[in-house]
Amino acid sequence: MSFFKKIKNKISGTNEAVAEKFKDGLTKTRDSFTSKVNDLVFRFRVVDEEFFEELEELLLQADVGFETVMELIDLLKEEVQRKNIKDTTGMQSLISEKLVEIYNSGEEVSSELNIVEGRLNVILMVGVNGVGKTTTIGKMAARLKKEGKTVMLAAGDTFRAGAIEQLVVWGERTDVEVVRQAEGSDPAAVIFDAVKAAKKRNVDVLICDTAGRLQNKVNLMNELEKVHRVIGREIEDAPHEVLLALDATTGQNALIQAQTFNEVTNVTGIVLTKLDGTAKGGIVLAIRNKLDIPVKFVGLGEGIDDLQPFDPEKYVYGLFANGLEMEETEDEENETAEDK
Ligand SMILES: Nc1nc2c(ncn2[C@@H]2O[C@H](COP(=O)(O)OP(=O)(O)OP(=O)(O)O)[C@@H](O)[C@H]2O)c(=O)[nH]1
Repeated sequence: MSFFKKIKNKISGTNEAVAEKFKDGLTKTRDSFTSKVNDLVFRFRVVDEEFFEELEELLLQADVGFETVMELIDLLKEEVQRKNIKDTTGMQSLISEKLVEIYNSGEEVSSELNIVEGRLNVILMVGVNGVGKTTTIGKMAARLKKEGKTVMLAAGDTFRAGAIEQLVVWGERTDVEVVRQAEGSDPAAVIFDAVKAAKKRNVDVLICDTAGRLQNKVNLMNELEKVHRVIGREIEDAPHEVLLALDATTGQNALIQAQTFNEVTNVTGIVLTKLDGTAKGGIVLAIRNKLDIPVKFVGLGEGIDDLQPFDPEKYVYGLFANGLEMEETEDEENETAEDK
């Protein structure tokens, strides 16, 4: 059974709706990258060096990242040699298989949030302005509430005009309390208040917004250190998650931001927003490879349900879904031909 078929079987039933979200969210990438891969497979028919060269080029254009591309091409070549594969049919399935393999290699990855029942779980959300941090916090609050958890938000981005109001609007939308102070006040003070309030009300998860001023690394470091200190003093081992929001449409720039944030704080997971807004959806793989930080969530649209835990299998399903359908049609045709 091909890798595609295995994924499809796994997805069918309970996971179907989420897999369709990945498919919808990756439309731009599919229209650009995947359709070119499909053309390539169709045009070449025979696997040769030139085929791999062109595939390499397409992967690089999709922002998959140099190291991952090289690793993938090597794995594909090995497999082609080992299995004595001559023609390009089924290559999309093989690419998917190897991409998932690469994603899952190295340090263990899990998109699960470090949330433990019976304690106050604190999530710190960091990232530069405009990446969709506030929206992500709102969507995450909605998700957690749906799972039956009680949630509170801390409006720790006291720097950007409007950030507090925006979070309050999300609070109303999701029926979640937002702890706030006036614009310009000390973020650590807001977060301190929020931790106290969350403890008092036995809240399960407190999500803290922060201002992401990258222009001044020392300030950013100081601010985050202070916030860490305040939280850690109140709750041992907290914050339990430091999630970095990155905008997928900024491509390689997102990688640079990630490196900088990771230098000033211990980022435990990445939320890659606006994956639906880019044709270069390969950036997920580059981030994983370059930073060894799991991509915990991806933003696949503006809707409240469009924040989804990242899953490499659903991702490759979304990337190559059309190829899968093509393959299935071919299989069915073959089966019908055999029946005759
Ligand atoms: N298409 C799409 N739009 C998104 C996604 N996430 C956020 N956005 C949009 O991006 C825009 C900016 O998001 P905000 O949360 O407002 O970000 P911001 O307030 O500018 O800045 P920060 O909160 O500081 O990051 C909004 O219009 C969001 O709806 C996503 O996954 N897909």
